[in-house]
Amino acid sequence: MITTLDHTIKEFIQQALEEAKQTNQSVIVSSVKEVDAMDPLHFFASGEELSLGERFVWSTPERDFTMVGLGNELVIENNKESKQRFQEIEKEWKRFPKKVISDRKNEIGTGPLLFGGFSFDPIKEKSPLWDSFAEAKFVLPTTMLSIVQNKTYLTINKIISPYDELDVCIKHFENSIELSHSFPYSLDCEKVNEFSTIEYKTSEWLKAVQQATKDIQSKEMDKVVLAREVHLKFTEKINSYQVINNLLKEQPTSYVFDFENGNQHFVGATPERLVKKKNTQVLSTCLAGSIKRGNTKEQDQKLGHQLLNDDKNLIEHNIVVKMIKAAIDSCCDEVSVPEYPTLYKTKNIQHLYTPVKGIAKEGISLLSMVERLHPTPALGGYPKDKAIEKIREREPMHRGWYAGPIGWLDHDNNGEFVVAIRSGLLEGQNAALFAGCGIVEESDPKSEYLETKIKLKPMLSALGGIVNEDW
Ligand SMILES: C=C(O[C@H]1C=CC=C(C(=O)O)[C@@H]1O)C(=O)O
Ligand SMILES: [Mg+2]
Repeated sequence: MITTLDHTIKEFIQQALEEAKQTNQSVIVSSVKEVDAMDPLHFFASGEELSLGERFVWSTPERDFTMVGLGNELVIENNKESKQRFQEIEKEWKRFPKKVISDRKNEIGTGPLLFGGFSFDPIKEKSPLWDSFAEAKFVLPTTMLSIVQNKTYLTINKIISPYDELDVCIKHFENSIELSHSFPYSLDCEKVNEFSTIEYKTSEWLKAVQQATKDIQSKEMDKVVLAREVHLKFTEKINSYQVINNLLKEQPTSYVFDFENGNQHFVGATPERLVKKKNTQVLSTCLAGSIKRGNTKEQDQKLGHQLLNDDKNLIEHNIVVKMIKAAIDSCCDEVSVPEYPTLYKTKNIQHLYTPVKGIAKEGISLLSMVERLHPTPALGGYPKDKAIEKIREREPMHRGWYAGPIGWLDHDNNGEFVVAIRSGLLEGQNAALFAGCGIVEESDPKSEYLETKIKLKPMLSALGGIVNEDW
């Protein structure tokens, strides 16, 4: 197929190039077109060879917004500490003028947007596993497929610099359209992939949990979240397409994400929204406190009822509500929080859930909200600084991007970030999976350990590992 751009787009590109030359400043040009329905994972797989480790996937729990990015037209990253890493991403993104040509009204989730994430703790010394992940990294995709409420859009982005030539710019758009129509792969979805487990420092983790309960009893802090990691080695190379496909099918009430970074995929199915901003509407979520799912409907309801009335889990949850409400109060008006939590169920686990809503104050950006919220006590603890310090000192692993914010933002300050839990880092035949638990005064190390096992199940199952009760 040979693609030639229509006259309007060519003129648009020419104008953008002239503007870049006049202002001596690069411009992001984005063309958006509604296209025929396309399977987003076929689009993902089509980029395997040409996108060279530069792809991402994002899907909301309702699956009413899915996007797949191929190729990095722009990378914005930094290794700054604390607040600065959020501000630097925002500053760099704002630096570029953006010009959008669209055959539809500008649909949120199409056009120029950044996808990426942050590590949990930029101060903790790096580990070899996470070596190639910056403390903050965002990409503007070259080509992006967005499925918004059953409509499919193709976005093509190009940074046009003052030194670019018109022909080359036009070719970029034509080539990207052509590539997005080629699906040379047969996608088999064989599920079973045998693995051996290397449990990682379990006894150290159990000791850390016990020590944490003592710190809490002696009033050093109220809560801390401690995580552990499990390493798996599979007999076959892990197929990221299959893993994402399985997560999308098996975890219908969770966000599904994949950030491909060279040879590694950071993948997960998280139920935990950090913050969503659509125009001025803001929604954050408190999700903490857990119990397993029942085998029958009656048993499941009984367990849910038990969770809603369990003091230990309510303490774990309420600490999160208090902190998130304070953070949202600091940047929003009309903040509303229901008085009692309800249940949020995923395939393997049920959680206590409280939504926090507000209207963004003038001039407050999405990334400044992410910065205020991260880490919530569902992943860090309370008080925040004390808990992070304890995690840094006692947790026998390096979190990398696990439990950090991951998500997207556009040029109008809309977007959404989730907390990257129920996740794993995949490379070749290896997978590192992560899971943590909120530790409060009454925590029992053995039950917390069992809770991490339940939280590891979604990834384990998506990887094709056999999941049974004793795992
Ligand atoms: C830290 C994790 O879960 C958090 C989110 C929901 C419930 C949690 C809990 O009940 O302990 C955790 O705070 C994880 O899944 O790795
Ligand atoms: Mg818990």
